[in-house]
Amino acid sequence: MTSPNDSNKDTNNKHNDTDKQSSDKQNSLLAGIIERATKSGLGRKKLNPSAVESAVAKNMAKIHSNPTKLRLAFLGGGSFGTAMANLAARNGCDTTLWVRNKRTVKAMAKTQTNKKYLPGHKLDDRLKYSHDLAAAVKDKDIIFIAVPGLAFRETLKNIAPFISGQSIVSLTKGMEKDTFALMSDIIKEELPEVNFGVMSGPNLAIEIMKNMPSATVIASESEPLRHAVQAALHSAFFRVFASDDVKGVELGGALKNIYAIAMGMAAAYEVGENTKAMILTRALAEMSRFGVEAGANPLTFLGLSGVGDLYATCNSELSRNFRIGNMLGRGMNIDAAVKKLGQTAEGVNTIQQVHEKATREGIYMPITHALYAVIYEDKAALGVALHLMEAGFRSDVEFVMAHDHSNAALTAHMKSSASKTADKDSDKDK
Ligand SMILES: NC(=O)C1=CN([C@@H]2O[C@H](COP(=O)(O)OP(=O)(O)OC[C@H]3O[C@@H](n4cnc5c(N)ncnc54)[C@H](O)[C@@H]3O)[C@@H](O)[C@H]2O)C=CC1
Ligand SMILES: O=C(CO)COP(=O)(O)O
Repeated sequence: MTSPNDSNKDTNNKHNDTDKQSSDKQNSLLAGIIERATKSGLGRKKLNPSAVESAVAKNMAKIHSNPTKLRLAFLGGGSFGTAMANLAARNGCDTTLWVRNKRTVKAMAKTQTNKKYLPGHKLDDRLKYSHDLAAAVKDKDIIFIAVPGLAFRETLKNIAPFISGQSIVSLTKGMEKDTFALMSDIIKEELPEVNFGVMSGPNLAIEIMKNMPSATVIASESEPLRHAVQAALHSAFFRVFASDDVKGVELGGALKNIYAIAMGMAAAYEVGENTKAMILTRALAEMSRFGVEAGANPLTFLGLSGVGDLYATCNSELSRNFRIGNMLGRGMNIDAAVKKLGQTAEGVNTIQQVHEKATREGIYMPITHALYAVIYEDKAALGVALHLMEAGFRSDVEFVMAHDHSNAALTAHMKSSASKTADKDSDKDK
């Protein structure tokens, strides 16, 4: 017979085993980062691996002992939904990843990997997988949605019957086809009562899986939701900043995909660093101009979801949008490039949406229009690029000095110098 004390001992032993497993997991999380730092020479003098390991493990343990165990669903079994669900499960949240393909769910549960999108990366063994949408979203605190923008409304319609107080967070960085709706607009239309937020930042999924330190932004008007998302996802490798500018954060994530395509194309033409810097900075000007027209705060574009994500995707072949641009620059047409990629590249649709909206509303977006002309009107890239360079006199940061004023003043100055020169010349002729 076992005494109550024996059963306590058993429970304690189980706890100790779980604690040990959990601490082994934390230590192995650090292996990659320490190995990289040591290899690169960073660790040779300054890095004391065991001190770093124990400091980070302490930080992780703090989160693991969080008494409020959030119940979370992540919808979308692509690279980003999987990477984020994995972070939450690792933080000790009760986490279910919903994937629409039944066979994929079975394979993921068996192998604890996402073989198609994140091959070779073992997922946390506490992560649960489901093909049953109702079961995945019922009784959850937060539902994170990471399906492509084109499938976002359909996904909301499908979960609508099971919503009873859950909050929704969009991880999607796209726009709806033909409506120009952002994901937050679609949430407001389909589920007007729901508490919602959007998360966006420089978050290449594969780097997150490798525990490379990263940061993101949760934007919501709801402070409790911002805090809950921070608690759910924050870790020693992933920092979650907050914002209440939902439009600005969301537009940063959607618009930067356009410029990642432009930079991928520029890389194929082997442009110089000055050119890359010019494209990146003028892209930021376009993004914030468009954002202001949509009601966003231009300063948001200086944060992680603006310049941060622009930098990450415009400089890396890990970005699918960058890769699309690169293939276009090497002569492939858009359909062939999308087919070859075989993954989501939101920028392909976003270029069309933003081109149309900016044309309709008279918003000055020269890089977007130029890309549209190359991709969809079959214009020669070199001619379009040269035309861009002739686009007249503009101010650098229009929120510091407005374009109209500088244009008008410069044009008047140029005209008056030209006419003075012409007058002098004609005097000489007399
Ligand atoms: N991969 C990344 O590094 C990041 C991606 N994102 C954003 O996350 C969103 C999702 O992208 P990824 O996960 O990268 O895409 P992905 O191309 O890796 O996978 C897309 C997933 O969505 C699923 N899907 C497609 N249509 C669906 C539908 N109608 N219903 C349910 N599931 C459907 C596919 O089966 C697939 O599992 C995009 O908006 C992307 O911009 C955001 C940050 C980083
Ligand atoms: O948004 C991303 C990283 O922040 C991912 O970019 P891609 O969709 O271009 O791969």
